[in-house]
Amino acid sequence: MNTSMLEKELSYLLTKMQKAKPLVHNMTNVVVTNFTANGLYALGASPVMAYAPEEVADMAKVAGALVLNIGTLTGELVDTMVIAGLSANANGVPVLLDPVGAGAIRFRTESALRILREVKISLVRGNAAEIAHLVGEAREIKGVDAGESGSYDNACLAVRAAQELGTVVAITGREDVITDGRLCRVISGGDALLTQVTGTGCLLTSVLGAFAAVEQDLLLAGTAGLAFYGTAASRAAERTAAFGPGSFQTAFLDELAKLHPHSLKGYAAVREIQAVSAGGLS
Ligand SMILES: Nc1ncnc2c1ncn2[C@@H]1O[C@H](COP(=O)(O)OP(=O)(O)OP(=O)(O)O)[C@@H](O)[C@H]1O
Ligand SMILES: Cc1ncsc1CCO
Ligand SMILES: [Mg+2]
Repeated sequence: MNTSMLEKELSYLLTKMQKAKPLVHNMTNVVVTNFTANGLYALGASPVMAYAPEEVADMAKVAGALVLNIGTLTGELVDTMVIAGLSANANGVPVLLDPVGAGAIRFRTESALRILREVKISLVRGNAAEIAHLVGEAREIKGVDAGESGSYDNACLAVRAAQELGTVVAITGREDVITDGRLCRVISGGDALLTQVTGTGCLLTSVLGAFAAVEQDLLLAGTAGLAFYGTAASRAAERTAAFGPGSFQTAFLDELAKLHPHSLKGYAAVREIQAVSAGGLS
């Protein structure tokens, strides 16, 4: 797709999402719960957090998307995520997975892989180390943070992961990549200040959920989410970089709320790469 056509489609999706105000059911971690709810409100979506085994199937059924985030998991919570995921699957609701800390601790890797086995996941979003560990590749990870890696390596890894896991995969970092295993997009924009505020990856997965609620092409929905998220971050950084992460966090929420169809101009660049074979890009 040529760049201006793609930009039009992404802009249209923002409007569609803002009009629909989709309900996003988050089963997320205790660190980022409030930030995630506020970020989704700012974007124009409607957040709900629900965890009780007695209610998750009903909540997932009426949501526009379900987001499973294993940031502060327990064995019982993973059982409940599977209940919610199966209900979403049975009702045509897209399910997104954020495999927080996969690779850092075996229980996290195994829990993420269990969810991927038992629930049909539409999109996985993580940092490079988390995604690498899901496909048995070792990359540096400390707690929930990945080491540095280049976007070419990340694109190859994302394609491999999408093919092996059978889902759209987004890997975030200095540049973000997203692929369905055939077509890969690299999205630049955003700002390193995002790495100094906890939960910017977690909120991003929920933002991708809001776009997935209104667009069945998950590669397109994900591209829109990544491009608009990076744009809001760049604009917030322009105003607050001199002050630091506290001011940036507030400004970032404000910029999410100010997004409009023409915001991408001059802030987000998307390039496309065809994946010719597992791990091979052209
Ligand atoms: N070096 C960087 N420069 C600019 N932006 C970055 C950089 N690293 C990450 N980002 C951006 O930060 C956001 C979060 O991505 P990141 O890869 O840090 O997620 P994460 O590790 O899952 O975060 P968390 O666990 O804190 O939620 C994304 O929008 C991404 O584009
Ligand atoms: C810091 C932290 N620890 C578990 S989840 C989380 C939020 C960012 O992933
Ligand atoms: Mg994360």
